[in-house]
Amino acid sequence: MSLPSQSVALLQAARDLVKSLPADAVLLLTETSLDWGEVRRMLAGCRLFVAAENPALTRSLRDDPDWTVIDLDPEPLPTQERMNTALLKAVSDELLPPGSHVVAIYNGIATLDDAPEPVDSLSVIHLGEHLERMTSQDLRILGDAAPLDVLRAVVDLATEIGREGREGQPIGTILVVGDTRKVLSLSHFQNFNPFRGYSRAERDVRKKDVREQIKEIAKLDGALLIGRDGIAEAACLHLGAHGANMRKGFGSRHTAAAGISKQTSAVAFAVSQSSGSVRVFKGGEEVLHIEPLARPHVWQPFRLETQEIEDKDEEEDEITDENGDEVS
Ligand SMILES: Nc1ncnc2c1ncn2[C@@H]1O[C@H](COP(=O)(O)OP(=O)(O)OP(=O)(O)O)[C@@H](O)[C@H]1O
Repeated sequence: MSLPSQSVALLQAARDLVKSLPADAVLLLTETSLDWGEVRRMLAGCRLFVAAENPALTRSLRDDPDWTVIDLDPEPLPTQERMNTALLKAVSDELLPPGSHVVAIYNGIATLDDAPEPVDSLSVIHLGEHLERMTSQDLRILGDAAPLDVLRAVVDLATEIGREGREGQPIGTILVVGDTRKVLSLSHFQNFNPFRGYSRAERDVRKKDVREQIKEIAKLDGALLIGRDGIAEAACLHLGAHGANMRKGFGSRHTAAAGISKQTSAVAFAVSQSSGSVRVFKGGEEVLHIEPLARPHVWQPFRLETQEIEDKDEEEDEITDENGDEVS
């Protein structure tokens, strides 16, 4: 099986780009088999990734040290999103560092089985920018723990804490979102609850100035609890969480975050003090890993159904959960 002339031209262009930019890797996103030996010959010297839904397509490459295979779940997703997923996997599995440059070759125009050419497009992707876009879309993975605008605000808060720390000191913390009543029933306060006595408007994490205040509170030991409506309810919480199996290398903070997400329907964001990375747990499993990027997140891909948060929000002095019941 030799390569079609269009594929040859694209591979040559990819090889030239890797050399001249330079780029760190070539990603082939395809559901059509190629003459892999020929592809490797043409891209000699390049780091090679192949992403496909069909495992049969990449079987022969799995034990080949020249290739890294990324398995994609079979889902009817547009090419762009499949590429996002492949790159996010490569970064979260630490196969590529954030900030890498990747030349991607894929079928961007025709997706039919009998398309005349297996690949027809080439993109140069700068992974930092790309990741920022991916995290927004990937919030959907967190399901209905909270509305997307709340989750987006919490990701911003968590990544900012991980990236900036406070006054030059790295900070680690856990942000638990949703199922407030059950989380509180499994936890205890290590200190006074610093949110007590503040109105709902003053505790709404969708507001930037509130997030700035919460960064100060995140310095205190223990976890923060945020209702699914985006209202911060508690801090300095020791989560009485267990039952999660953690990978080696994670300590008590990540174990507690995984555990509380297993025992409740809350989502837990663990901000690592040592690395600044944010790992998001749902159902006891890590579902997202966000590296501390040098620049702020730019939320790009779709407009979320955010409500305007008005300063004249209902003011309440007592701390309530998402059902409006007093919790502390
Ligand atoms: N059950 C818990 N609830 C809330 N916070 C906890 C809990 N267990 C540990 N922590 C926090 O985690 C800190 C210890 O983190 P440790 O280094 O053991 O974990 P880690 O998972 O390796 O996290 P990091 O990457 O931030 O170091 C404690 O000082 C405490 O602030």
